[in-house]
Amino acid sequence: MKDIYVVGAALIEDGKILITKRSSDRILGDLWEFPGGKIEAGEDEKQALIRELEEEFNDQIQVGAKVATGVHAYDFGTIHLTVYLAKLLTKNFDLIAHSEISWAKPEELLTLNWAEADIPAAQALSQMDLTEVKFDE
Ligand SMILES: Nc1nc2c([nH]c(=O)n2[C@H]2C[C@H](O)[C@@H](COP(=O)(O)OP(=O)(O)OP(=O)(O)O)O2)c(=O)[nH]1
Repeated sequence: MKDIYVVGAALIEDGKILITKRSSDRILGDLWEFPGGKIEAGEDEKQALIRELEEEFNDQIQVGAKVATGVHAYDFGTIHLTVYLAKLLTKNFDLIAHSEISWAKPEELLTLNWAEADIPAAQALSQMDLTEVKFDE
């Protein structure tokens, strides 16, 4: 089975996390996820995340600490998703791959219908004190 390496951003602001719903017509349509995408050849995880947020939102981000990695096998391949804390430096939100975005409180995360590989990160984030999250300037 094909291994697919994916990065996602847990964008934090005012103690909330930005979550995105995949458009209905895509693989895993209508599930909640973290914005991001597949790592391309020659990229490291953080470079891939910065590129994906430019492509998906037309936004710039600052990447922080790793939250968790989740692995889930689908018939189209095995997704290895690593999620990082991140901060938005711009807010264009030009949605091209998502039908909806929302800011969720940590305690709301586990009530959502996530893509399977996202659950370890959603669990870790639901326990975090997001007011303590710091990014280097
Ligand atoms: N972006 C993102 N993808 C996730 C998450 N969880 C998860 O299982 N995935 C899966 C869905 C996709 O199969 C893959 C990411 O691919 P992608 O979003 O870059 O692109 P895609 O396969 O929908 O389509 P394409 O642009 O390659 O044609 O990882 C997540 O939290 N964020």
